[in-house]
Amino acid sequence: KPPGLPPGKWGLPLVGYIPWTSKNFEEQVMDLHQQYGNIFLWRMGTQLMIFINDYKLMKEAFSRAEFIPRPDWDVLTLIDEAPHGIVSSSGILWHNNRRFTLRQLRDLGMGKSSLVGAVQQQCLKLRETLAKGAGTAVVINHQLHLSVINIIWYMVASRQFDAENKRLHEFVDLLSDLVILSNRLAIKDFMPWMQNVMPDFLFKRLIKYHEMMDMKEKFLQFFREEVEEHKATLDPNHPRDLIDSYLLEMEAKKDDPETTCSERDLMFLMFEMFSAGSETTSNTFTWVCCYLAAHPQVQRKLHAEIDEVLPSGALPTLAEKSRMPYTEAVIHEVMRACSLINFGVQHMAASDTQLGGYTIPKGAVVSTTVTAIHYDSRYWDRPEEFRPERWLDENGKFSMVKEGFLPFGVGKRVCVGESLARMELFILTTMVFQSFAIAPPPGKSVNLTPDLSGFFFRKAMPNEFVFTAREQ
Ligand code: HEM
Repeated sequence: KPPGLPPGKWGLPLVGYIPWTSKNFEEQVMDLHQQYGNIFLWRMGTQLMIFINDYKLMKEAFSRAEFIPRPDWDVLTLIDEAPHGIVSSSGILWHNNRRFTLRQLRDLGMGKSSLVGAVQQQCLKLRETLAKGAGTAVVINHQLHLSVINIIWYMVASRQFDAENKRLHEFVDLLSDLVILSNRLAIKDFMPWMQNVMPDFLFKRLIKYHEMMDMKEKFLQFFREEVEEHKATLDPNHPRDLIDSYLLEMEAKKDDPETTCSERDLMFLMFEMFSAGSETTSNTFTWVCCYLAAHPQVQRKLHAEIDEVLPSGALPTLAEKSRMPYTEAVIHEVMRACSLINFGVQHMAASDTQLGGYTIPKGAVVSTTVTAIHYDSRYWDRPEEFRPERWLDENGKFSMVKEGFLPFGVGKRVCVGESLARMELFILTTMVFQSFAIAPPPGKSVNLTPDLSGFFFRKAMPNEFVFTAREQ
């Protein structure tokens, strides 16, 4: 191990450090934090990974230009010839796409817009489904996922599918395949040398190369059809959605030799809106349900606030947010407690640099450990307790504590969809709990232990709930 690097596990050539333990990945990372402190390294295969569990160090790193790039992992690019979109790209392409998408989300008018209307529509559908199952034990995830996907379809392509629509179901299946197939690609990213020692056909079978290419093509086909339809009906004076705006930007820049716009890039950008914006939001709301079902006294206070601000039948908009501090506090406390994306999305050092007194070599991949930060007693009093009140000041006003809180990441790559996600979570929470009370089935309790079987998400266990219709 070269001198000056953070402490940690270097391991053997080619394979790096392989822990021989039955512990899951999160437990292993937490053990290493215990052993080495705020920053440590773990060589995984040939990839040098740096883990940080200190909020200030994390913020410093991700606010610095040399940590903007992403690792050139196939798991991010889906084995395309070059990165596209935002999540996997770096440099000018990333900069342009990020600016475009932020502007697009802002122009869809986060306050009074049709996007708020689309979220309300989807929440009404979710309420209908919940009403049908009221009084019986149900798992909420499926309809919720469909609603969240439909909101993104609306933002991207002004489209909302019926829950029974075959194409919507094909699309949802593709999104689930994506998670499974991406895991296999990690073999290529962490042990690229295996390609050279195995016959090509065997390696491709190992990483499920053909299945991945097939899935990518199916996604692109979905998006290609939408783009073609948009091209045929585009009104330059009235852009309807993300596709229209991108096509107009592409047209405006067609003679600019520096343009980064292309139809393929647009299709990947669309893909990322779904891959980054659907499971994140639906899993967070599933956690809201879990915590409310497990904490009836919190639910009572939430109901009281909803009843006071939103008379029966009134649909919430963002205008009510400032009058609903407890609702905001619940949502934030859930995001802290569940720490959904524990390891964030990885960044890469663009050059040799220093961080926290250590050398971080060019190409090293930097990852957060969000749970360690969200449960750090330097920022959170009695962090193990689920206590929305910690977000309220002495006058009962919601106060956005920023130190030690980073569900959407921090620094230059902070989540592009943060404002959309916050709006969705606010409307989902107010609309669902305006109409229903939630509880575990009789004789059962809510399992709040996260499911740690996936690398990316700390999902809630598949809890059953009983929704009961409320009279306001
Ligand atoms: C509760 C919901 C969400 C959570 C918890 C979440 C969290 C995150 C996190 C942790 C990152 C990584 C930041 C980094 O690289 O340091 C991220 C990036 C990103 N998110 Fe979200 N996100 C959510 C919803 C959304 C939505 C609704 C969209 C869009 C429709 C979205 C689009 C993106 C994109 C495009 C990036 C990449 C930003 C970049 O690389 O510059 N996210 N998000």
